[in-house]
Amino acid sequence: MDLIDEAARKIESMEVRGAARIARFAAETLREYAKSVKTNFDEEMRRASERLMNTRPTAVSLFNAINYVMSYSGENDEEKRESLIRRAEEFIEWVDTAREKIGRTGAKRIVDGSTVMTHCNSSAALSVIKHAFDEGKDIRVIATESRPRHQGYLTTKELADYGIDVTLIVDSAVRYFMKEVDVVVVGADTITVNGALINKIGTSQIALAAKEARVPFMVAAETYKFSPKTLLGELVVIEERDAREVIGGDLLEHPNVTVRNPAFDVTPRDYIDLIITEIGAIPPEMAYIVIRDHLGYREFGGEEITLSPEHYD
Ligand SMILES: O=P(O)(O)OC[C@H]1O[C@H](OP(=O)(O)O)[C@H](O)[C@@H]1O
Repeated sequence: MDLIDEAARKIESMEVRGAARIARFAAETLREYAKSVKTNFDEEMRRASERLMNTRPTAVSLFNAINYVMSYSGENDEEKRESLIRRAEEFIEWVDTAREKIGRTGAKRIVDGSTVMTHCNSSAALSVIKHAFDEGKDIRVIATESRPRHQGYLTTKELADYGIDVTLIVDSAVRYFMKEVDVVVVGADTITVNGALINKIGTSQIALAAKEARVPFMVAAETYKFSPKTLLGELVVIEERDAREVIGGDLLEHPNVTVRNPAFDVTPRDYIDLIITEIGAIPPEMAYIVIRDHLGYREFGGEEITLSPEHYD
């Protein structure tokens, strides 16, 4: 289990982060682990997948990735191993091709001369922005810092290195700058059955400011970011991380001070104009259809949810 423990640690510490990257990494890790399992394949893989599943609770991409890979079949351990490896590779391809399609579709919504605001560091949202730039559009990006982990610095560097003009702002300056913004594009950790978005803390404030200023708010999200469990009525768990990510020193020790560090927040669907997925640009109201028809859950056997391979293309 060393490989699994090491991978789990990387996800927990956010050395590997971003909903898509986490999902892809989990699929890769399970594939590599499967190659090394000698006996008790089912039991070993089940323990490995549980360890990975418990690393970050909010991003459903991790859950969907693990479920997809673990829906292997076969008569004996060798067949099961082959099936699991095949499914892991299918999932990885899903991740890579979806981002590309999202970029192409989303770019159409960014007109020449636009200022685009983004938050945190989303590979799907950046795919949209980069595609618009590649099409020759003259665009400028306003990127938030995204405290406390400052993923906005990654965004700023990535886009600036790509040749795009980026302005970095503190999170609390979002409303101040909103009047300069033509469109907001963010990623997603999870989309619920009622079309709500769960994304990096601060996203809902940006959506609020965008609505007030009548600036379109777009979400770039692969279909594996939609949550089948919410169809069963389950609520999404919001990960609360260590307070030391926010602040160090005396304040943390003070008996009358509590420091809270939720990593995500919820943006209701009314604030979202469009969700750009690999199957098209859809209104948030269509989340139920995506979960039902495109994640293609089979039977819910108790708590078990299985993504069906026949819906993968
Ligand atoms: O999958 P992609 O689009 O790359 O990222 C989606 C989201 O994942 C990230 O979470 P974290 O930084 O891992 O907590 C951010 O919230 C980002 O918007």
